Amino acid sequence: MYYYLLALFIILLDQATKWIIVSYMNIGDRITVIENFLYITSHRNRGAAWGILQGQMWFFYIVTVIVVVMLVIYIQRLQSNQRLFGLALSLMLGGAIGNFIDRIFRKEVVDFIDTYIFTYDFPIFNIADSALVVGVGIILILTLFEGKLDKEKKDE
Ligand SMILES: CCC[C@@H]1OC(=O)[C@@H](C)C[C@H](C)CCCCC(=O)CCC[C@@H](CC)/C=C/C=C(\COC)CC[C@@H](O)[C@@H](O)C[C@H](O)CNC1=O
Repeated sequence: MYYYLLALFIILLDQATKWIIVSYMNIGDRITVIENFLYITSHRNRGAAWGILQGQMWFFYIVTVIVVVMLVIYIQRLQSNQRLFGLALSLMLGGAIGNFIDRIFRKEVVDFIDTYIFTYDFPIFNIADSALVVGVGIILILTLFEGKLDKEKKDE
C-alpha cells in the first residue's frame, strides 16, 4: 500500500515541476543553477531517451501500459522482506505514469534538468526519468547482489 503512496508522491512531484516549467518558462529558456554543470532548460521531447522514436506515441502508450501492469503485479506479489525492491518498483511506477500523463495530455514530455557530465551535454530529463533510472539502478544492484549471494551460498 505504501508503495502506491510513494508512486503517487513521485507523480505529483513530477507533474508539479513540469507545470512550473510550462507556466513560467518558454521553450529554450535556460536558468543557470551551477555554471558548466547544472541548468534548468525548458525542453520538450516527443520521443524516449535521447529523443529516439520521435512521435511514436502509440508505441509509448503500449509499452508504458505493459510496464505499469508488470510493476503493479510485482508490487502485489512483494513479500515483507523486499522493501528495497518495492521502493525500486514504486519509483519506476511513478516515473512511468508521470511521463505517461505528459504523453496523453501534451503529446510530448516536458524536460528541464539539463546537466553537463564533464563536457558531454547529457539529454535534458525530468523527475519521472530520474525516478525510472534510480528504480532500474536499484533493481540492477539487487539482482547483481543476489547473484553474488547465491554464488557464495553455492561455494560454501
Ligand atoms: C529514463 C527512461 C526514459 C523514459 O522512459 C519512459 O518514459 C518509459 C516508462 C516508457 C518508454 C516508452 C520506454 C523506455 C524506452 C527505453 C529507453 O528510453 C532507454 C532508457 C535508458 C535509460 C537507462 C535506464 C537511460 C536514461 C536516459 C535519460 C534519463 O536520464 C535520467 C535521458 C532522458 C531524456 O532523453 C528525456 O528527454 C526523455 C523523456 O523525458 C522521456 N522519457 C522516457 O521515455
